[in-house]
Amino acid sequence: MSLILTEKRGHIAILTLNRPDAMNALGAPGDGDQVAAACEAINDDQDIRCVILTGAGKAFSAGGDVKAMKAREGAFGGNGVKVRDGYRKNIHRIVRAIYGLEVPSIAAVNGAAIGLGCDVACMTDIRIAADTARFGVTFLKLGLIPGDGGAWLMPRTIGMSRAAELLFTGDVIDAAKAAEWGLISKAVPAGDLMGEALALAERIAQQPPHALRMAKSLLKHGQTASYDTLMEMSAAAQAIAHHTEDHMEGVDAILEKRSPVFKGA
Ligand SMILES: C/C=C/C(=O)SCCNC(=O)CCNC(=O)[C@H](O)C(C)(C)COP(=O)(O)OP(=O)(O)OC[C@H]1O[C@@H](n2cnc3c(N)ncnc32)[C@H](O)[C@@H]1OP(=O)(O)O
Repeated sequence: MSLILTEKRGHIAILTLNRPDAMNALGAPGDGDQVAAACEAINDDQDIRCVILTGAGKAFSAGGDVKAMKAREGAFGGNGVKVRDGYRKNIHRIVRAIYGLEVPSIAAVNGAAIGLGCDVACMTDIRIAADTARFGVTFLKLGLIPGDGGAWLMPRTIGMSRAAELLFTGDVIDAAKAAEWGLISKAVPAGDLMGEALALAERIAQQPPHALRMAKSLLKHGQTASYDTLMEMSAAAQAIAHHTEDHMEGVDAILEKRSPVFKGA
């Protein structure tokens, strides 16, 4: 069975982690390839303007597959290099692919998001969650380290003190606390989650597509680039935006006191 389902609704792509019997645990052979292929297809499709990532069943993702961890006990004969390379080629491909989405992404966190599952949610730009969702950075409980990018992204998302508290305690927090801490934008009644995510995605999808992708790129690179580098990148992106038909459509719409209709031109 495919780990990931892709559905296209107008300009919105919905990616669903689809391993509900295992709470959408990740890391089976080929998972990285599947997620990378799905995300690459979205990046290549200029018709897509926003992505929603969610989970099938009651969890968003329970993170790394603990049954597979048990099954491979001793399998590498103490060869840490093989484990490292496998990790890079599979689990890292999952998080890198989601982080590398070129259009705005929304995680609709429908249930537990634990360990790698929490990091996967954090790789999206905006997170909203069902009020029943739970979040945990529980790697240490398994004798593991936060190896999926969360050690980089979590402090940037919720600040160092809270990121450290989540990591060092392994506490699982509820959606209300996640919202209070800024891990998610908001918690909504579980039955409203997809409706809320779609409504948000629809609003984002009305933006001019080229400018939208460039704006996301600047926001992302702004996390690591120097101020001067980002200013140069911004000037170059603005020059491209100025030459789009959508720019003039936006200007005309303001002058004519009407809503713009952007065409991606
Ligand atoms: C490299 C990456 C590392 C990491 O990500 S470290 C973190 C690893 N993940 C975890 O430690 C989470 C473990 N799971 C849980 O804490 C709970 O589950 C949940 C909170 C996600 C959900 O709890 P509930 O609703 O009570 O479901 P349930 O009865 O515990 O689980 C239903 C079935 O799902 C399997 N399952 C749950 N999590 C995983 C997982 N991470 N890997 C593989 N299978 C998992 C269970 O074992 C069980 O299956 P069965 O019916 O056969 O007993």
